[in-house]
Amino acid sequence: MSERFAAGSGEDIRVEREGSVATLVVDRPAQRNALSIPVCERMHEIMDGIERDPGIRVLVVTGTGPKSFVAGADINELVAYTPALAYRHIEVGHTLFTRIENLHVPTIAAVNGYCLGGGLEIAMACDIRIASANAKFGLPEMNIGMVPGWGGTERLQRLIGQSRAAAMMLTGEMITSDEALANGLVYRLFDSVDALRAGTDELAAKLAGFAPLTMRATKEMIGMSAGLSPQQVLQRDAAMLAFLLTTTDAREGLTAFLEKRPARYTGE
Ligand SMILES: CCCCCCCCCCCCC[C@H](O)CC(=O)SCCNC(=O)CCNC(=O)[C@H](O)C(C)(C)COP(=O)(O)OP(=O)(O)OC[C@H]1O[C@@H](n2cnc3c(N)ncnc32)[C@H](O)[C@@H]1OP(=O)(O)O
Repeated sequence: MSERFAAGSGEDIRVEREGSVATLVVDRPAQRNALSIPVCERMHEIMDGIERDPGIRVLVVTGTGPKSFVAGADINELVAYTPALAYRHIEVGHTLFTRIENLHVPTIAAVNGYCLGGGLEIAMACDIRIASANAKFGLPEMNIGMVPGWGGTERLQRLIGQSRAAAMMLTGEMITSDEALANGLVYRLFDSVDALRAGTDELAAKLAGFAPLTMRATKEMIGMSAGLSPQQVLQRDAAMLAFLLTTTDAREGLTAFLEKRPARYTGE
């Protein structure tokens, strides 16, 4: 089990690799892991490698504890507003979070502390959010005269509904991990950061063990449903199933069930 939550690597952002699981670790504890432009730009470079590596089947995003996952965009940069910097800041965040959202493998946000502003926005770009009990979630930009600028207004409404999302944004209040579990923002909650670490490893290993083509197809089906009519969704699902049934992995999965043995997927 890696010390992926450990602070002090000297780099503000690092990527760790364990088998087919890659983990992005934001490591700026003195700034509560705030996302600066250089950190976002480095994450783009890391994503270049992850997108091209067929050996990676799961991406985990987390921060070094013990207090913070990611406490938002770097306010020190926001206060140094210049049009050029601002445009670069908006662009680098939007494109980064969209890359994470559209990644061909499943993504897990392992939330081990404050998950605020841009931190909640990157967590919502992930497919699954799991958290330790100490985690707090919010879009607190209202408290500093700002607005969520990296897609959080839309993603939060989509995940927990307009009513609760509006209340969080208009009050700038944080919610607890229990509240985030109850409203569906978080899939699974762990008693401690250590338990979250173990739970992250277990969930990542499970997702990495599934058929890669099926995982990719399911992610695309989830992402593409918005904007399609019910009839188009049914046609899309039928076409995806028909394709998957021609793959070796689908035959392996079905046969393994009938033979009462674990499936061994090859990605073909
Ligand atoms: C098209 C062109 C026009 C574009 C215009 C717009 C351009 C800019 C676009 C950027 C898009 C950003 C989008 C994003 O949605 C916006 C944000 O994320 S804004 C930030 C939101 N987050 C917050 O408001 C949280 C702020 N932090 C806190 O509330 C608290 O720090 C905490 C997280 C609750 C932790 O509290 P404590 O444990 O008590 O710790 P401290 O408060 O003492 O903090 C310790 C230390 O960390 C520093 N720090 C904390 N958060 C940040 C941060 N987000 N950025 C920078 N630094 C942070 C804090 O200052 C302390 O530092 P120290 O004083 O010790 O030097």
